[in-house]
Amino acid sequence: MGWIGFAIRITKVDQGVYVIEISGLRKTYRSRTGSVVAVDGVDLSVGEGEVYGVLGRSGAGKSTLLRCVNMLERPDAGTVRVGDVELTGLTGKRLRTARHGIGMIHQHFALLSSRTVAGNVAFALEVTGTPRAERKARVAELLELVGLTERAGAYPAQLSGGQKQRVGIARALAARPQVLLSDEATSALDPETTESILRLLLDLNRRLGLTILLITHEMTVVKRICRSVALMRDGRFAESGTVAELLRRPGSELASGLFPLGGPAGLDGATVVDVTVSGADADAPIIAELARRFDTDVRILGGAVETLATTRAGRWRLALPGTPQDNTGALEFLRSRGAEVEVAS
Ligand SMILES: Nc1ncnc2c1ncn2[C@@H]1O[C@H](COP(=O)(O)OP(=O)(O)OP(=O)(O)O)[C@@H](O)[C@H]1O
Repeated sequence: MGWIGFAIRITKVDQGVYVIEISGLRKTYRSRTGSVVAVDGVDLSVGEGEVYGVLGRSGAGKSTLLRCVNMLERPDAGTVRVGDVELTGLTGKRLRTARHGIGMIHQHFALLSSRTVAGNVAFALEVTGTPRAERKARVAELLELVGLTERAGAYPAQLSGGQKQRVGIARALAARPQVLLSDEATSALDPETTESILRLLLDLNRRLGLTILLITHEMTVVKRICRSVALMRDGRFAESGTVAELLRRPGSELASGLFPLGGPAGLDGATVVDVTVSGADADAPIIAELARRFDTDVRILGGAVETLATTRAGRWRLALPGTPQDNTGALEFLRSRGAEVEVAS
């Protein structure tokens, strides 16, 4: 299938190609009872074809941030660029046209109850001015893409939550956007359905090169599909980076949430170290090699090897007999094997 069309052109920047660039974003809600700073100076760069998650508790400012990306909320300050379009400067028809290049899916699906599945998807094509003659084929193509061909004639009330979200996804992709914004898209779904929707999103990301910016309060969503993640708290990003970077960042709160280590942080007569490896190194037998080379009775106190979205990673908490000084050579060996090593005690 040709996935061209509503092309958002991409601007090349120093570190790579960013499809979404947000800089110094601020949004304050004012009411008679006072004001709330919902987004308090956020910078965010989302690369082409990336799945980027913004994680945070209720009230952290995630929805406001996401709604500022397509100007459903107007920021008070800062800039938002999607492709090569600076959205903060747009109003009226130009803004509506720019929005066609940005799909959005919602927690409660936001479907038209009086229209069938096909009718809901067709509606998005009507709005973007697709000629009637092209609509039918395009609707069929979109329903196939999300696995709903058989339910084209059903009404939203006759669908499961997962099917409703599939309609939402088909509708969001109608104008062939390069960017998909996901507002807690799986929060109303059970774990199994969540998994099938996340699999679909990952598949669309890979097959279409779709860039996805999602907000969620669920670590499992980040773990399952995000290459990069930011932790949002009180309107700001407390931490951000790729999952691979975060796992190797000492003391990272996101890393401990994504991949908890477990095991005691201290042990009498032993040096306790946290070891993180990612990529191909994750499956190398470095612990066996360490034990052999240094003839040490290394103990594994906690940890595992896991695949987090696209990142293969191994994290272990190890106990090595003796003091950190006694183990200088062993720790150097681990580092020489590409491991991030943090001495816990
Ligand atoms: N339209 C609004 N008017 C006034 N205050 C608002 C409005 N929308 C959000 N807020 C406030 O802004 C802050 C951030 O809200 P926001 O919905 O962006 O957070 P969130 O992280 O998405 O949380 P949730 O998941 O609960 O929606 C909160 O204190 C919220 O009460």
